[in-house]
Amino acid sequence: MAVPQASNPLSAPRGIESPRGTRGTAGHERLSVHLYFTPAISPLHPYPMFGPAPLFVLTALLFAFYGATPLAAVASFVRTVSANPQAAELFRFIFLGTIVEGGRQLGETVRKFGSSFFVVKAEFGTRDFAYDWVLNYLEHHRVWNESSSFKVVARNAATRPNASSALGKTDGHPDAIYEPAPLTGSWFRWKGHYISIHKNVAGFAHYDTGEEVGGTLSISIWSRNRQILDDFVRAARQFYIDSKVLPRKVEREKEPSGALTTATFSQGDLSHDWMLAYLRSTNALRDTMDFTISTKQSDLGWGNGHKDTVRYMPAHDTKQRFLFTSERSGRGTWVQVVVTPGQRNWNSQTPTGGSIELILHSSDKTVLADLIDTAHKKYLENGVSTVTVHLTDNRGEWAKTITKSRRALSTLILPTDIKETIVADARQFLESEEWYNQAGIPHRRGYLLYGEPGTGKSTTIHILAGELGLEIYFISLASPGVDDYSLAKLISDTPSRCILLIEDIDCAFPSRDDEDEDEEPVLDKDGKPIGNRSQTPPRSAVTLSGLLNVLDSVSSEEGRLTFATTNHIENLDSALIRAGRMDVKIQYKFADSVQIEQVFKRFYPLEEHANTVGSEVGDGEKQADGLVASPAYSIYSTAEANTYAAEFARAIPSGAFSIAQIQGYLLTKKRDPAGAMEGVKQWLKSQEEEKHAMMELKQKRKAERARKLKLAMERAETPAKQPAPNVASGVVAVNGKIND
Ligand SMILES: Nc1ncnc2c1ncn2[C@@H]1O[C@H](COP(=O)(O)OP(=O)(O)OP(=O)(O)O)[C@@H](O)[C@H]1O
Repeated sequence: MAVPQASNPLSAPRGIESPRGTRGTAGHERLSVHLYFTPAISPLHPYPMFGPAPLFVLTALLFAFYGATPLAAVASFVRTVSANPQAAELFRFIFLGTIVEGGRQLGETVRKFGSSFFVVKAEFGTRDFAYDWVLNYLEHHRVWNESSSFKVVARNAATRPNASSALGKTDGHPDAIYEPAPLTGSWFRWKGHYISIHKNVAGFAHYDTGEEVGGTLSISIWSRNRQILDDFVRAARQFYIDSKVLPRKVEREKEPSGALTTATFSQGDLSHDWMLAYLRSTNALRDTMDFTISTKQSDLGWGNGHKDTVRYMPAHDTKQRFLFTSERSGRGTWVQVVVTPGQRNWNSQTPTGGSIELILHSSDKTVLADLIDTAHKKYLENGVSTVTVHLTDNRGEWAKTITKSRRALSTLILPTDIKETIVADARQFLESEEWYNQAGIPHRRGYLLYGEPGTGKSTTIHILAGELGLEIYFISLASPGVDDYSLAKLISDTPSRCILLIEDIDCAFPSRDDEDEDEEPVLDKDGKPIGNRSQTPPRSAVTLSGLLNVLDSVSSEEGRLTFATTNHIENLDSALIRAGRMDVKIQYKFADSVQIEQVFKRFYPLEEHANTVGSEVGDGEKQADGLVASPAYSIYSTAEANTYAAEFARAIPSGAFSIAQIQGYLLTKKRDPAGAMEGVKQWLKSQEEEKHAMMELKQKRKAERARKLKLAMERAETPAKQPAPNVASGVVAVNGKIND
């Protein structure tokens, strides 16, 4: 197994190099911690030069035995001792012992005196940045070379400098890391000075992380010059910054050093989406070792391609760290990220309450601003090939974002010049904010797209959003939870410069959805129609005044394009569609022969045409609705293609079918233009039959409704004679109004 060079002193060259950490580092502020040198508490032990106890004992014995003057006592003692060989031996032993011990203590005192006089000491505690700088610096310079006692660990190899690349080279097993065993003293020379290191035993491995906590590392520089310590710590700090060492995991509440900047992005806010896009695009979370697996494409995570079904996401609280390099300053800053996925709301099935928490290893706030800026740009860049649509939940809040592939303008089939006119109009509006301000006109523009279903109203808005690089904020007035209040709130929560799409705008008005246009109204005895649309309750909780307020509100004046779509313009109140609220009105009709021809050509493109279309907006657009999904057809020439298309257009009556219907038919004949031609008669016949069946159904419903209304009317006229209204049938007459 390969042992990483940086961490294995056994394979390292001997000798200490001078630090290399000072190259090109000007302007680095990543860890803007100021260095404070506090005097270490080192109690001075007042050792005497000689051990006094033995001498006192000896003198006391002399007096006790001989009781004379000291000199006489000594002489008499010497006499006694020399007369007795055993006593002489004992005396020599005590005397020599006293001299040896005295010498040892003298040496120790001199050493301590020297070391306090000639040595500068410093202590570094674990979980402090200064400790990280120095440890990393010493590890890099392999100062434990001379050591003979190691602690070998593999456990947190992955969190060590260059760990991911080192691990990548191996067979998946961790590498061994050599650390000096506690209390081992190592020496090295740094810039001509001797430095000794001691790693103290006081630390313990953290229960969860295995990280060492509470330990200390002390260095002694053999010099009286404090400046050397200062230089050493600065060099270690600069080296740490330059070598971009993966920093240890930090906890925001336990890091009061002021060296970190923290930021939280909450789900539901746009900035959360930007940050998500950034994290996704930069693979910032790839080094995670703790996964949650998801099959939801919308989830943060990665697979092996954008169509992957299995996605790998970092599990909650894995504290991933990535290096962010600011484009503006070129500086690299480590960022720790914790992604908390939101809980899925059981009702709306949209995730809420999630967040992204960032801890930047910098006290410089501009780094955070740069990161947000970069994330925003990334988000917009992603939008070049996609269109982002924001949706509401059933509590009337922006809750979900989906991205759709962008579609090329050429795939929108409308009568001559209409689409170009819409795009040009919208573009000009966005560019003329100043003009609007000067003219004192609110900078907003409303478009009403109305007409038959399936004729391209929604498609137009989708394509326009892609052309203009705007996001769509989609509100359906028929959605539960959307009322006057939530509508106002939803709109005030949208950014300026976006497309606000209000679908089914007619829902706010009494509907005649289930009536035929040519249906004869049922009349009462005075000849007035009963149960007409003015008496049918609207399908939305939004009122006309609520809608008008929202359209006129100040928050709609910020370069917003409001699009409203309806199949029933006749149901709309004229106040709503007057100029100033709906400035441009575009009618969508069933396809004419020119459009039918174009649909056919788009469905079965010739080779050269297919290539042009494909290159317009990239791969994403090829998937759009099958319109350009078919491969190129070299089986027919341009002339043949035109003939086929024209024949197809002749076969289908103009103004009778929507493009959605024609497209639906052609989808059954994918890659088979000849089959599409052959089958068209049969398809028309089936459409006719379907229409017929629908008509019959409507007739039946109409007759049933007429019968009920008449019955209700008769009961209302002669209440006493008639039985009570049939509640079960759902028909109730209240104040002359009929609620069905
Ligand atoms: N004019 C068109 N050009 C290109 N594609 C069209 C056009 N009209 C309809 N389609 C196709 O038909 C499908 C439905 O179109 P779309 O949703 O835009 O219709 P709509 O008018 O908004 O319908 P509705 O009123 O029911 O919401 C889309 O998949 C689209 O590709």
